[in-house]
Amino acid sequence: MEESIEKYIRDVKDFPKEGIMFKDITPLIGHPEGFKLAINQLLEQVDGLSIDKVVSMESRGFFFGSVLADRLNAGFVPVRKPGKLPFDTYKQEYALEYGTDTLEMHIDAIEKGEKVLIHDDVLATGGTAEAVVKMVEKAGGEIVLISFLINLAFLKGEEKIKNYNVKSLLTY
Ligand SMILES: O=P(O)(O)OC[C@H]1O[C@H](OP(=O)(O)OP(=O)(O)O)[C@H](O)[C@@H]1O
Ligand SMILES: Nc1ncnc2[nH]cnc12
Repeated sequence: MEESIEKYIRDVKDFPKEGIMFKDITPLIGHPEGFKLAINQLLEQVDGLSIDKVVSMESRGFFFGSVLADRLNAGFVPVRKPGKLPFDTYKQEYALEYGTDTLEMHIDAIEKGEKVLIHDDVLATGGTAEAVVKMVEKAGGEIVLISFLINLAFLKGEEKIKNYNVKSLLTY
C-alpha cells in the first residue's frame, strides 16, 4: 500500500474555537519527506491532465499550490482575503466552519477557456471552495480538478462542489 501522509497531520482540539478539531499541516510541511510525499501524491491526482493555471486560497492553499504550479508548468493564481490584491478583483462572500469572510481574485488572472486546477489544504464545509469556483467561472476558466490534502467528509463540503472532479489525499 502507498505510504500515507496521515502520520504528519496533527490534531489540535478546540482550535480556533471550542468544538473544532483542527487538522494542523505544519508537521507535514516541516518534514522534508512529508512535504515531498504530499507533493508527489497531489501530482499523481492530476494524472496527465493539462493545466494552465493553479488557483489556491490564502494562506494554507499557497503552501502546495505554488509548488504544484511549478511542477505542472502552469501559472499560479492567488485567491486572497479582502483588501490584499492591488488590481481590480472579483469578490465573493462565503461562510466558514468558524465564521464568514470574503475572498478576492484579480479579474485578469485567468483567461477564458484556460484549464484550471483549484487546490486547497482542507475541504471543510466547502464554502471556500465554492467561492473560488464561482470566481474562476466568472473569469471563464474551465475547472478540471479541485484537489485537497484533507476532506473533512462529515462536514459535507463535497456537496457544494458536487458537479466537479474532486480529489483528496485523506478523508476523515
Ligand atoms: O471548507 P471551508 O469550511 O470553507 O473551510 C476550508 C478553508 O478553511 C481554511 O482556511 P482559513 O480560512 O482558516 O484560512 P488560512 O488558510 O489562512 O488558515 C482552509 O485552509 C480552507 O481554505
Ligand atoms: N477543522 C479544520 N482543520 C483545519 N483547517 C480547517 N479549515 C476549516 N476547518 C478546518
